[in-house]
Amino acid sequence: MNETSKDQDKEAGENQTVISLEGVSFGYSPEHPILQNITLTIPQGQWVCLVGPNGCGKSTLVKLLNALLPKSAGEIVVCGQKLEEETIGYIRQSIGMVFQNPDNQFIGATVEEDILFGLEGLCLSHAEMESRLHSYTQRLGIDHLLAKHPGELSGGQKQRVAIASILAMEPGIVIFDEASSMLDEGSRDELMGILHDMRAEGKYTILMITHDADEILATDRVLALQGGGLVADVTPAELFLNAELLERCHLQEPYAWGLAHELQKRGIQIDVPASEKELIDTLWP
Ligand SMILES: Nc1ncnc2c1ncn2[C@@H]1O[C@H](COP(=O)(O)OP(=O)(O)OP(=O)(O)O)[C@@H](O)[C@H]1O
Repeated sequence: MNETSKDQDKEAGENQTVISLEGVSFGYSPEHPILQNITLTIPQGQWVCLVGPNGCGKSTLVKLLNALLPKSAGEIVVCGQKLEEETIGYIRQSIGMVFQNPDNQFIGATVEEDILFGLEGLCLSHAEMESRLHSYTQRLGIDHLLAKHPGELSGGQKQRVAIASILAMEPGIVIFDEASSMLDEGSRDELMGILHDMRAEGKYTILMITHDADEILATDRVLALQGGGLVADVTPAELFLNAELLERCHLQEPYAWGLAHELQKRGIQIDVPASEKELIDTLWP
């Protein structure tokens, strides 16, 4: 394949819808609907974040996508397959999920066992399993930890193992449900580095639930949930310029934005930066 047709394929792939919800509703009990009539589409390759106040149904929504919870109404299509009894297996293979607490994600007694356990369900050859084990642990910088027991790892290392286990299964969609919230600042930065690399690779669609303004700023698109419905579908910049929406979602503006606004008030001419790094690069000279 020549470069041009590869580029065209990549472009076509990027526009393809990989998640589609049409009129989706759900309640843990019929008297208390949590999500009502949610309609949205997400194209391949996009890094989307889902925001909203505590308890608005963000985790519930992502659990509907792979039938960890059963929708009560509407239609869900993932990677071209309508979510039904017969397609649950395929859809679960297409979506990987990384949760908040890395301790709850371990199944194996060692890092190696944990990653191989996930691969065993995929009917791969022994050689392919070994190859994926080594390639993804190297990529995430945890290949020296293969023989370690989960209890011997730091929070950040555990979260890397959880991500390696998911990526080794090669899903097209990866969901991070407040995956950084229990990590220290260094491990959070490392996690964001992994997410940036994943986006640059282009083969993943990322859906991230977060309350962190700096994390939101890194994404391509923000979906805001409130009161059971989708109340905004905006860029991160549009979100942070909308004081009313920030209030409704219980979010604050990113640190770099707050600082830039304070500097502007004091007469220093400075554009609102896209990241803390951009702010530092602007101020440094
Ligand atoms: N298993 C359950 N049974 C009954 N109610 C539940 C269950 N899980 C969640 N809920 C309720 O459903 C609502 C939505 O919960 P969910 O965890 O989806 O919210 P969230 O937006 O992800 O919240 P947070 O930002 O605090 O993580 C909440 O009111 C919660 O108490």
